[in-house]
Amino acid sequence: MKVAVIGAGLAGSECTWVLAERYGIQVTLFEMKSKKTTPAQISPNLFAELVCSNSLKSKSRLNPAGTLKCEIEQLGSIVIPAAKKAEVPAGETLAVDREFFSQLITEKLKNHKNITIRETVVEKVEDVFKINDFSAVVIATGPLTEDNLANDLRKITGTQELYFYDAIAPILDGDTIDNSIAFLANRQTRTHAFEKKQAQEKAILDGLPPPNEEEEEGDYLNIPLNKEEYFSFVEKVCAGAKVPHKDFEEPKYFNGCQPIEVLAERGPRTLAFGPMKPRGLDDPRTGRMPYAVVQLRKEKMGDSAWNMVGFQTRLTWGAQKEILKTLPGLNNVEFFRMGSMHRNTYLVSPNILNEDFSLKADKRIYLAGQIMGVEGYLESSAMGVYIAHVIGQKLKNNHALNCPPANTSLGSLARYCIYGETKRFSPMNIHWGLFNELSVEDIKKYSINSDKILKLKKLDKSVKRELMACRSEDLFQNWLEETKLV
Ligand SMILES: Cc1cc2nc3c(=O)[nH]c(=O)nc-3n(C[C@H](O)[C@H](O)[C@H](O)COP(=O)(O)OP(=O)(O)OC[C@H]3O[C@@H](n4cnc5c(N)ncnc54)[C@H](O)[C@@H]3O)c2cc1C
Repeated sequence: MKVAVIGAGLAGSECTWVLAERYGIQVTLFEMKSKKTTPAQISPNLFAELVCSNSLKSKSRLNPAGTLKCEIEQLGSIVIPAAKKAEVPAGETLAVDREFFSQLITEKLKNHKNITIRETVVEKVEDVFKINDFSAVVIATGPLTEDNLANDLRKITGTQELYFYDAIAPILDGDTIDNSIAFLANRQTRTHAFEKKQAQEKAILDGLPPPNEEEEEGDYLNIPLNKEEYFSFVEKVCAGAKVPHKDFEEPKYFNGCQPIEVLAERGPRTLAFGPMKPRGLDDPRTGRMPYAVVQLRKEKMGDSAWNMVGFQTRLTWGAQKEILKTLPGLNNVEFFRMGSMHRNTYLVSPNILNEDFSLKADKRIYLAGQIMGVEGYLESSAMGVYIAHVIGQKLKNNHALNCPPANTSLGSLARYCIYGETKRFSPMNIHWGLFNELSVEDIKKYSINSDKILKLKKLDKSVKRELMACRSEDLFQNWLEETKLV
């Protein structure tokens, strides 16, 4: 029984290690770096190279990145123990000496008796199957997948949805938005307003109660700006620090996907006619249309996370935090994800994966890491570990692994790749917004003060996080016991 893994990045290293070490499966790991490097991965002899920052995010159990680390460490990760060994001081963050970190992983993989390394550029998946009769092939070639293989993947999956450039808007923590300023409303087009009036008149004529206003309240949270606030915002966006383009990144933007600073630089009123247009969004508190509006859309899998519509940006994270916090109602806002735009190859996994994570087009092929729709070193590593268990259980025990529960870190990420909304699918990092809100049952189960808590109008954020972390840990331990993975 043999498995091939293409790409010795974070996901590929994890997947190879878990399959070889935990399941005793013979793994051939294909890596191209000694023949051809990606534009960002430049060390020809190191696996699991960190291309930019040296941080693997928070260590705190009250942060889902912290719980994700615990979860994958229990599942046999090679990355987390290496990161702990190579750790450099960075407060609550797990930061590493990047070279030492990659060396530790490379040595372990190269010296494992069940692992064979093949230094080659894989241009077609079929070429791998020709080398050996592999039971499974895992593609873990990351955001900078070599072009020929990327084209082959497009053919295999029969999809045009293989993205090369990714525009990401910030996601905000709903608990930190000032709802005395932001208002819920859907944009009323003239037709909407007319239809609404007609429906009201018809109801009156039929002697029925008017249509339920609550249902009409709206799915969008809107941040109103007056003229002065708008122009001051535009000025700050133009002046804010931007992330420079890497040499390999051509600044080509699709229409409808322009960064806010590019629009702002075109003219001071461009944003007010674009993503910040106020038309059809009368502020219910004043009854008037604001000068401009920032619209926030609910993230599909959690009511407390809000995506800033059309706010993709190359402003640096520091500049984003500073500038966006000056918007009315966002002075104390916290961010689940910052905006970014960079070269990124990924597939719309919910369209092309079976529920067992194999490709619909070919059940022998799996994806792991960023190419399957997660974002970040840690998240890519996590999906490498998870896919190894999916394949290991299937091949060794002839058993389909149940996905971890939705309210665990690993479960929320894995489920995003299978069930995420396909229309606006883009690689996702781990954050609390992917988890469900606490139910009354959760509060009763995980709090010793549930009676008091249930009487509160709004739950304190730190209490909420603590309870969500307890729920996540509890659910993950139950899942481990049920699946007998450890
Ligand atoms: C420029 C850039 C900066 C980033 N900065 C950060 C950051 O600071 N923090 C963060 O958390 N995330 C960052 N990311 C996001 C991303 O999650 C990481 O890139 C992460 O490394 C992805 O892990 P992976 O295992 O999916 O792919 P990778 O780690 O990229 O590994 C893929 C491997 O596959 C190999 N490969 C590619 N094609 C082939 C082929 N055809 N044949 C054989 N081998 C092949 C590559 O050489 C590489 O070794 C960044 C991404 C980019 C593009």
